Amino acid sequence: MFQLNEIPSFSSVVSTYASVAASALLFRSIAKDLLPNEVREFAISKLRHIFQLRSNEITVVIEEMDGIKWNEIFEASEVYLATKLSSNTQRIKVMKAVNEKHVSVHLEKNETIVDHYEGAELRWKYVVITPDKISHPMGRPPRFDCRSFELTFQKRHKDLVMGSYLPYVLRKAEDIADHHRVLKMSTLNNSQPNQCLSWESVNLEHPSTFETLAMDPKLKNKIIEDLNRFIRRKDFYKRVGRAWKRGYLLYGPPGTGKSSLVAAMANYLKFDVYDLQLANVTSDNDLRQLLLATGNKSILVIEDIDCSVDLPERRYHEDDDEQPDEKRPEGRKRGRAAGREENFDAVSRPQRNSWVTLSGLLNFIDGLWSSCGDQRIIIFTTNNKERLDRALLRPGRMDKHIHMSYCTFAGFKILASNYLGISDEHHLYPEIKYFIKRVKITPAQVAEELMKDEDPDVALEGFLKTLFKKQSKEVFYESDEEAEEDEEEEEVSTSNESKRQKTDAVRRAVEGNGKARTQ
Ligand SMILES: Nc1ncnc2c1ncn2[C@@H]1O[C@H](COP(=O)(O)OP(=O)(O)OP(=O)(O)O)[C@@H](O)[C@H]1O
Ligand SMILES: [Mg+2]
Repeated sequence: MFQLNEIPSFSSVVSTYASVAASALLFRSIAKDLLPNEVREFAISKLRHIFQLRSNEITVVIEEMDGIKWNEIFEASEVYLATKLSSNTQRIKVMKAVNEKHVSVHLEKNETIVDHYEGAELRWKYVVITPDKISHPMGRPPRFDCRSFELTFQKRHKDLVMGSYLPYVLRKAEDIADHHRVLKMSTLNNSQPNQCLSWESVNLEHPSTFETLAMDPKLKNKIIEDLNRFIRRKDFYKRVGRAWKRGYLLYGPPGTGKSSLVAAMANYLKFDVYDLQLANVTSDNDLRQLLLATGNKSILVIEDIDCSVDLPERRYHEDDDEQPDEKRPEGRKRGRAAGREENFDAVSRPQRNSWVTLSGLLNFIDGLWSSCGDQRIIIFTTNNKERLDRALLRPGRMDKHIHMSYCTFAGFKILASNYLGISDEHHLYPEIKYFIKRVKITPAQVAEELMKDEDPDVALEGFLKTLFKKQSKEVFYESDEEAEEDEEEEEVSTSNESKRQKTDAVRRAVEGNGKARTQ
């Protein structure tokens, strides 16, 4: 331990520091032409050492590179120090790459920054040595500047700095980088027939966030809380011997926001998204390669899982498995389209050339893959939860099953705020609330209606009419098909007396209801 009397006064620290720097500079300039580089640098380091014996300060040099390896602490320091600029900083550099959204700030050569951490004062200096001033064993200078940070502090803070401050700088830099990170969305590159399958990425610029998502506020908060818990429980996963991954199954009719929820999760966590179209993967081996090529802090999405893998139950149901599409009865098409066209009731089929098995997929996801990385999320989506293999649904497989359903009044209000800027109430809200509870309308359909006019009054009136029509159909028609047929007729003929009578009856009933509610 250091004694108190070993700590010199501020002026002696300054004078020691100044004298080291001055002597080194003086020596450098005098010896520049007299001594070879190696001898000169050796003498300077000795000189420094002699002075530092008298000083109670220590300087840590953080170089940008060690040989051919990049130094992570240097990069982190650069990011961290950009947030510590003060009015004393005289020169800074700014830059923005073409694909970046943010301007990044860097210190200029020889600028210093003073930081404080748990009572310790930390002085940073950015040092750049240009090639002609660097000694090089081959006598040939490197092409780039040699950049480093010098971090100076009192010797008694050495443990604090090495054990706590530098890890803190690393963590902070990671947070800052996450905040500015441009998310990537990777899809399979299979444009060339004989080309190896690989990921191809573009910037993910999906605007969906938890704020814009129309869904039950309680469910939304539960999902956010679940994600937060997952992120902060690194030690927990390690302690209980589980891979740090989480699985979600999103199910519900088309247009209820499953893909929007995936994007909202990615934007919230700042995770990249890998969209795995299983129909394009021809073997479990390819699948393994692709999964191993995914990064940490990522979301792997497999949309329409019921249409993408060869589910055993499906094979059991279908005896025409080997038949090409042309021989199939109408309506029994393969893949995602099949699921859609048959109103997500039909048995959907995998692509003919897809050999990925559900067990191959699940085994790999549960086993090797998830233990190879950190912070992995896997999301399956489906329109037909009831068609999924039990292996996929059994406890422990998908951690959370999230039902995305038709639009509620709370969801509608979020959409009205997003699309029409209505922040609070509107005089048509009571009627809309009445109808929206009674019809099945997806958030996608609501969004479409609200986009029809910029004037909130006009858009909401139009929306109310749509709800009213839907309600009428649901009262008077047994099936959707019957309703659709009638809707087509309605386009060409408005003289159907009995229909008008029915509609009037509904309207009267509704008006009666509205009056009763407003009384
Ligand atoms: N819950 C929602 N909140 C906000 N917007 C939504 C919501 N659901 C749907 N939308 C709107 O509808 C569009 C389509 O929704 P989305 O693709 O997320 O639905 P989906 O459930 O994934 O449908 P599918 O089953 O067809 O894949 C979105 O781009 C968005 O504009
Ligand atoms: Mg979708």
